[in-house]
Amino acid sequence: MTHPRLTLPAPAKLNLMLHILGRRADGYHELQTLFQFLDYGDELDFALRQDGEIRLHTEIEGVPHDSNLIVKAARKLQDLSGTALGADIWLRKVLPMGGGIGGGSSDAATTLLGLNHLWNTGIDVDRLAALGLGLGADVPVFVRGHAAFAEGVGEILTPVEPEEPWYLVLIPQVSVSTAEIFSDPLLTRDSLPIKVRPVPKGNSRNDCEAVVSRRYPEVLNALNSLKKFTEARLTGTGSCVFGAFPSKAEADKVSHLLAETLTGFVAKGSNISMLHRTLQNLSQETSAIHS
Ligand SMILES: C[C@](O)(CO)[C@H](O)COP(=O)(O)OP(=O)(O)OC[C@H]1O[C@@H](n2ccc(N)nc2=O)[C@H](O)[C@@H]1O
Ligand SMILES: Nc1ncnc2c1ncn2[C@@H]1O[C@H](COP(=O)(O)OP(=O)(O)OP(=O)(O)O)[C@@H](O)[C@H]1O
Repeated sequence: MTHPRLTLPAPAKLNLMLHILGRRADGYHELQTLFQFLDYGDELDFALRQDGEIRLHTEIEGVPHDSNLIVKAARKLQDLSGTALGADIWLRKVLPMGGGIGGGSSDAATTLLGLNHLWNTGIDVDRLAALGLGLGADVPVFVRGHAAFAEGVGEILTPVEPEEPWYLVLIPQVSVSTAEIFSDPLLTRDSLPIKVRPVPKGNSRNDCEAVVSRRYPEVLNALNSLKKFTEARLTGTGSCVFGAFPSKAEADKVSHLLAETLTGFVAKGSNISMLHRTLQNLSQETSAIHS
């Protein structure tokens, strides 16, 4: 018997600001950052397997099957839930890797929520977010699915409601390793803590920008090109940079003007992630069928 596939999005995120407050004994950095989602991302298909196997059918160059965050997330959920079920998984990769827009983390979060639904394990979002943190600092915000001010290493989340503008995201053709940026001796690590409210405006600073711009001239070039039109910021540890616009038309216009030398995409900012909007629709459809 073939099972129906569950198709779910894995949206990108932006860090609208990112301050580094210090370094912990384990080497991880204490941050303050503001996460917002984009209506743009990867897509995953899930189908049940009765034999307990986890099989990802889409290869990502340079990432072995068992190291893929999708496979790791699925196995962690199997262990936690004790289920005997498995899954076939397909990925449509859209998000650039090492782009600072959280592609791998979002794929992992979509896997946790998708398989939790498919396997009917009943594990709550708090436990899924804690499980996700073991896969990466950015996974919990994708599991919770609400724009958030994040503290700690990114896991202490306070939901916030920033404006939802249109963004132009430029993708410099370099992959930035997060670990490499966090280990740079020149990184600013002594920013003073700020209060969650009022929500910091989208155009406040990212403490990684100076180090990333120095190491990657392509990123500096993208920032300078975008700054001719609007405030430009790095997201996460890069490589992507973004600017906010009041309408899609204005973001598209700048995108076209830069298109000869820079690739990118235009997407709406959202405070409820596409993944969570899709899951909400799914549960409404299910309860309509059963009522
Ligand atoms: C910079 C951000 O993108 C902001 O959203 C994230 O904090 C990074 O999250 P991520 O990509 O999920 O990062 P992880 O896979 O957890 O960590 C990669 C590496 O970055 C460094 N790292 C990461 C997060 C953090 N708060 N401090 C760190 O020092 C560590 O060396 C770690 O080994
Ligand atoms: N499903 C996956 N998608 C992308 N990368 C993955 C995946 N699984 C494992 N990886 C590994 O994780 C690394 C980081 O990928 P990712 O796309 O999350 O980077 P990023 O956008 O810089 O993330 P962040 O914003 O969280 O720092 C990749 O270079 C790759 O080696």
